Amino acid sequence: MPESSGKPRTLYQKILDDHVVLEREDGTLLLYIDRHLIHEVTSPQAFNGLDNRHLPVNRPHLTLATSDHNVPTTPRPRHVKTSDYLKSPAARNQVDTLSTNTLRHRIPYLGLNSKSQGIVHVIGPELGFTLPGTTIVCGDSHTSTHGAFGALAFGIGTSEVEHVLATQTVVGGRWGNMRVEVTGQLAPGVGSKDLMLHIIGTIGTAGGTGMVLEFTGSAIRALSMEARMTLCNMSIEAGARAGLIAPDATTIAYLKSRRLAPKYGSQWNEAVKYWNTLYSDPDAVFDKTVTVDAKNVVPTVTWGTSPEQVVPLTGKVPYPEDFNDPEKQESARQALTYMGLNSGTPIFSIPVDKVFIGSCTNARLSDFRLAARILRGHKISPGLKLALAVPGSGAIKAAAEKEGLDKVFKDAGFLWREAGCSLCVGLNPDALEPGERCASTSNRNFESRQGTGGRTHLVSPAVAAATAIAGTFALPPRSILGAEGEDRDKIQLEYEVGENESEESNGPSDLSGSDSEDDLPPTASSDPSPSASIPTPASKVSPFTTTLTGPTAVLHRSNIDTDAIFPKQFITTVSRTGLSEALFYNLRFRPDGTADTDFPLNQQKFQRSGTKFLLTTGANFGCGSSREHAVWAIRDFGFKVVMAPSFADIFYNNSFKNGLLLIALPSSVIDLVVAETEANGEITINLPNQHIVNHEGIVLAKFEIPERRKLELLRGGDEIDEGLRCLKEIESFENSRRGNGRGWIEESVRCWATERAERRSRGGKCGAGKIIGREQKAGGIEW
Ligand SMILES: CC(C)[C@H](C(=O)O)[C@@H](O)C(=O)O
Ligand code: SF4
Repeated sequence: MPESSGKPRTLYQKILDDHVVLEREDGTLLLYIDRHLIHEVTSPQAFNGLDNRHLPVNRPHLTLATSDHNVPTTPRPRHVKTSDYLKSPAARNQVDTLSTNTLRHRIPYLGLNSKSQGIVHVIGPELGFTLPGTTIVCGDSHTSTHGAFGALAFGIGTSEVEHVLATQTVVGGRWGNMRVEVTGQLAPGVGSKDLMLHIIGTIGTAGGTGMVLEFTGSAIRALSMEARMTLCNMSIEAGARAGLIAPDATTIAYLKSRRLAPKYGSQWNEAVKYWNTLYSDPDAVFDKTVTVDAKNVVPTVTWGTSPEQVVPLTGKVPYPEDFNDPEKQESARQALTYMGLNSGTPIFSIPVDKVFIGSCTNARLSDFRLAARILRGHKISPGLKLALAVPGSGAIKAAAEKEGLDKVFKDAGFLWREAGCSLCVGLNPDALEPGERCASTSNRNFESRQGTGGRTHLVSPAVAAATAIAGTFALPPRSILGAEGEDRDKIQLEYEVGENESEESNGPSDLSGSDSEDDLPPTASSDPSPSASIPTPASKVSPFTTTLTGPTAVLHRSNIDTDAIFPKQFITTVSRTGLSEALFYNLRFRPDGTADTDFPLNQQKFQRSGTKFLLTTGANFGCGSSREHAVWAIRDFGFKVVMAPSFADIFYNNSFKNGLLLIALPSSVIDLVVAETEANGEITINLPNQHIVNHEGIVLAKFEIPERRKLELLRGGDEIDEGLRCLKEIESFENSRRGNGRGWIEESVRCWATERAERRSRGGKCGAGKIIGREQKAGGIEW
């Protein structure tokens, strides 16, 4: 573990330094992971990879699983069977596969029958699984949420999920440091969602690329933990690898009574001592600083199909000419067409069809309290087709019901649902119909995100509630709202489990697990057999062919997100091959299933097998979701290289892990390649020389690529094998940490996880695990 050299460090650098197991000369790091969250969508292929190698999960108690993305949110009877509840066979297979995999590998699983099931980024903090100073990963881009606690938390692809399961580490490099300082205080009625939309509107969806954002300043300090989570959650929408807020008294108060936070013996004190060191040193150097004056932030809404396309609620739909950059003008034109909006239209006059209050951004208790204050005594507009309130977790749902919030929502005309991702992603039965317009508290307004052809406007819970009443976008009455920070601080402690509450507690945050069927092996009828039918995964990568020649498909778009590359309707697969049909499906095919002959990939030359390249003239290719499926589909379609002005970070990483070469090119070179393609059909890519060559063998341009990535591709290989060769070093890292007063990081979850695994493998009955729990409570056992 490298010691601090005494040089001032940012918070990110401190946490990173504390987790480096090994560092290669080229700067590649083997980074220890303290907490791993998994869900049904991005884990099946990773477990399959382990099975193919006959590997166990290295540290099962450090992983926590839940099903959230494709579960329905309609009333869920107690002891529900997935076969009765999940009508889609593919979704059912994913949920059952997760249940089986977690059972086999003794990983704690909060399944559909657990009171604590919920969205993965909601339950982690709620349980105290998320702790300051830890590293947290999940095969999900909104892992950035957990940074609100001062944890280094980031989304990873499925290949990395496999790596974490096998070794409890990831391979990576160092990222840049960007400070977002928010001075002053937010005005009453302006929340952290408005603030984050404002920040993304300012720095853009690629503004944080390659960076960890640290939010600082008086307005941030005043925010509650729930508001901070909303902010960090959407760091990924600003393109950042992670978001961070230094822990303080608010953080510590939130954690004090959480079930999985350290509490035995001196653990809590040791932990707090460490957490108090977690801040950026006064002289630490940031690569970039952006300052936002909180008083300039107003209730904000997105008008387009990218989270950076924002406008004040009191504003109007912009004209493409309002933007200076031609690329942004073109994006605006495309977005206006998709959204069915005319420039100059006042936002307040736009009618909506549906309102959604939910998602890992805004489905916490304080969000529902805020919305309920606006809805109380009102009815939703008769013009609305649907208003949906979906709590982020079972615990939040129970707490809200305990204080009668569900009644307020139902009386107003909302549907009050079970926990899950719901309409955020349209991966489950909650979806928009083509053309429907939705005011949504979620985080992504990409084309077809909430349902094919659906139109999403991102808003805060307060605006969503006011809009539901008005039927058009509306501002909540200021008289009802307080400043978000103060308000939420009071709120959040009320539904926590008391510090001394027993494992058997039945409170809303009772996380002791249930005797539920879902925590048991799936029934024979659902036959999840995780590995049997899945083709061998490609976690071993063949060396890249040094020189490749082929045609290039050109797309004139920017901010192409992974939802567009690999649409949601295909993501219920448990395979990593055979995905070429899904590639750009909503752009390649019309609603009736016929091919759109204008879309470049539908040209004959791209239908043939053989080498081909993909190029986009717009920047930030691959932004959004961490789904590695996007890369698998590009590869399956036959593309060997993707060229663009820039790429989003998770996509970049996922691509190289699968042997797909990404080349970032300046616009002038992009233009040369497009011209060559149009004139002569083909280009040649020479990786060792880093050359793009025309049909006569003349070098058109030299491209840049990080040396480490180039070598990785040319060598091919097997990162997991390499990780496994470091198991000794990983173990000695763990031992040294136990010895230096950080044993609580592991111990605080070990007992609970072991007990659950024990109980589950015994078919729901409590056994030795209970004893382990008691002994540790008495401080009598050394782990
Ligand atoms: C399915 C998952 C990979 C995805 C993500 O990475 O974000 C999802 O949660 C989303 O919001 O699109
Ligand atoms: S962004 Fe939406 S789909 Fe993704 S984890 Fe959050 S709630 Fe689920």
